[in-house]
Amino acid sequence: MSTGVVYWSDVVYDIFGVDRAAFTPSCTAFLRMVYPQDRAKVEKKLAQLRDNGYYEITYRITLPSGDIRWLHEIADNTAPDDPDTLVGTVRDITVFKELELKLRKQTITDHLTGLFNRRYFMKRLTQTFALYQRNGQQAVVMLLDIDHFKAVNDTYGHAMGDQVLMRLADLFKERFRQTDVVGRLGGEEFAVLLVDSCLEDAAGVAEEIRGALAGMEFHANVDETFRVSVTCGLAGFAEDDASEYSILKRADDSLYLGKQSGRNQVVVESFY
Ligand SMILES: Nc1nc2c(ncn2[C@@H]2O[C@H](COP(=O)(O)OP(=O)(O)OP(=O)(O)O)[C@@H](O)[C@H]2O)c(=O)[nH]1
Repeated sequence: MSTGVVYWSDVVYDIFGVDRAAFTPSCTAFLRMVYPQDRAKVEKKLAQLRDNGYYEITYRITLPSGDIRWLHEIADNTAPDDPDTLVGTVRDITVFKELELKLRKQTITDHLTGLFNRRYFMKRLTQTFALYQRNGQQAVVMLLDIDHFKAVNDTYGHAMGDQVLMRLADLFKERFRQTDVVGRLGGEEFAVLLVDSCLEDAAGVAEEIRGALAGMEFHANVDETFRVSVTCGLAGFAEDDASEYSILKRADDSLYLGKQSGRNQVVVESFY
């Protein structure tokens, strides 16, 4: 290690996607290929090596082709007869890592719409409420429920109903921020957690979505079209909320009021 000499086997050149004849391995050249967001983690492990004599790490590299590869590495310099030599093994775990990420995504996703599922939405709501209690960061819960959706299914069929759900989900993906948590709670009911937002702004977004959906035509067949509407209920985090469930309850009360008073509208809790 004190000499800085680095030796790679043929397999490591293959893993890093570089040509043995044109590439000289070194600590600097290696770190340059480490994915920027993982670089600090790798450097920290290398530093720890002085204390531990051993490390194990999973990180990404960027190949010269631009592709990203996941690697698992174990390194050790505890050999009593050669303490100045660091011996490491590197394994390409990209296939396993991609499968793991895919499975993890599936467990939090609603399969029909690609939005988050109820379980994940609730998890994020719980976390966001805990954060609100700690630092007061405001957030708003918006519930959206398609009006008379049963009639859509009954009149045009379940497959057409599914298309309506997917189109509405697309509208959400276009309109909400990356930081908002958009979920399908089940059936024709959706929930959005608007992080770092206020009721007034959230009501504006809900109104835009309501208007956009009301103006949208669905084609049941060549010469038959229909429209659907949505009712929205909103509630903001408040100081006297004992838990996230009381916010959900108030958003649900707003939604219920909207359904009772004609549907196709946005109801904000503080306005009634
Ligand atoms: N196409 C489709 N329909 C679904 C799905 N999940 C639930 N539904 C249907 O959604 C409908 C919900 O009906 P209701 O709860 O009576 O509500 P609604 O007809 O929208 O009436 P309001 O909410 O009061 O305006 C039922 O017919 C369910 O079968 C789904 O994944 N796809």
